[in-house]
Amino acid sequence: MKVLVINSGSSSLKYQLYDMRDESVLAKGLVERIGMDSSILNHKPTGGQEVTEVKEILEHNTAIRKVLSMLIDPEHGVIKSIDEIQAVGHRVVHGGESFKASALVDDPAKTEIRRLFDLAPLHNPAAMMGITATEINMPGVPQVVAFDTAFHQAMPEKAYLYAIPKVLYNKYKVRRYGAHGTSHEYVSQVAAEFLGQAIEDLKIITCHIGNGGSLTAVQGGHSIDTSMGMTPLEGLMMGTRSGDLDPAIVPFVMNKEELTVNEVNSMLNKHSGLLAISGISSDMREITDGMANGDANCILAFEMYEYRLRKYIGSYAAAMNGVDVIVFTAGIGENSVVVREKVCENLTYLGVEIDDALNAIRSGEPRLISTNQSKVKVLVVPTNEELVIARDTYRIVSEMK
Ligand SMILES: Nc1ncnc2c1ncn2[C@@H]1O[C@H](COP(=O)(O)OP(=O)(O)O)[C@@H](O)[C@H]1O
Ligand SMILES: CC(=O)OP(=O)(O)O
Ligand SMILES: [Mg+2]
Repeated sequence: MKVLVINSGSSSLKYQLYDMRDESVLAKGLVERIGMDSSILNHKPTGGQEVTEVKEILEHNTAIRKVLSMLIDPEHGVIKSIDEIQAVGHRVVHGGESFKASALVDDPAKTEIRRLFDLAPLHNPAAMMGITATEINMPGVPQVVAFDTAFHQAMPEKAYLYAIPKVLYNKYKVRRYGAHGTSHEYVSQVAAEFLGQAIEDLKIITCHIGNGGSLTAVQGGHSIDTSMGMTPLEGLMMGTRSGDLDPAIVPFVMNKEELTVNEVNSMLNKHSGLLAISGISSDMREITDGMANGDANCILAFEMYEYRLRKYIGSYAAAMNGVDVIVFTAGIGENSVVVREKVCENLTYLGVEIDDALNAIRSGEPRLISTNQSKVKVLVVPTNEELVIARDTYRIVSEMK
């Protein structure tokens, strides 16, 4: 079975086409700047020539159409006909309390994803656009949705409730949901397998740090706490998101600066984090380059980022009364030698000891970066959210038949 996996953002669409016989990736790509003046389609057929096209792509429907025509293109394509794609899997960030696992897309599922727009205004509408665009362009092909929140549905009440009037939970389901669950679950399982230990016996802290970032305390294979909240704004300092802050700052700033709800949301989600403190970039590569050149704002942005990340690791060690394994993953976790080094340098009280030579190795494979003496095993595990979505899609669609 060939499965197309789609990760729709508000102005982007990432895709990967899998052949599930051997889980190989036939092609992958990205459409960026959807709805803007010049959209970019970048397509990589496995073993073939990468292509980039700049064209006007005003909405997700057009983006999917372009992706499908690229997949069957005589020169750059990897399949002969769209009919070869037997299922489509979508990443959906918010599944609320309704979705504890991946699900087939049907009318009730779509209604529920729409109902959750309120809780994830930046994420769920984009996913819905991807689902609708797929329906239009590939009528009759079964679709599956995989939720970032599903893995975290196991959290106990004490971890997911906020200390605010209970009526807000009862009426609006205001609570912690977390995100990146597909990644936290995957890397914790790979870590246990890599170490040859049963996940049931392990206390693992997974650090998914990319442009967005979150930490999860995984105990016995279950998420018992995670740093993102009702929305993906809470927790760590991120590329453009503030992460934790005193909630009283929000009304204070709204009042002083006469900001609307949309404006303050945009400030905290798009104009904060590394970008706000460095003044130059949301990208960790540029922050560390700036730091190497002595840029004081980049140095501060890095220090704040690392300090806050380290405090979360400490708090999850406290939540689990210990930690056996720390896993780094996603864009920063997989690639930034210096972030891993600086975070671990100040975790010696937990028994963490990094091997500098192992930490410096670059590889796309799961790997150990701690010393033999280290009480806590520290691993880098490349995440693969798309593969998990492809596997769930394949399983759910196969069970239909
Ligand atoms: N070589 C690198 N060194 C340091 N940071 C990197 C490197 N490559 C990527 N990154 C960081 O990873 C981020 C992207 O991570 P990713 O997990 O792909 O994010 P997302 O899924 O949110 O798009 C970039 O914004 C950048 O900060
Ligand atoms: C939920 C979220 O923050 O996703 P991403 O890291 O892909 O932006
Ligand atoms: Mg991501």
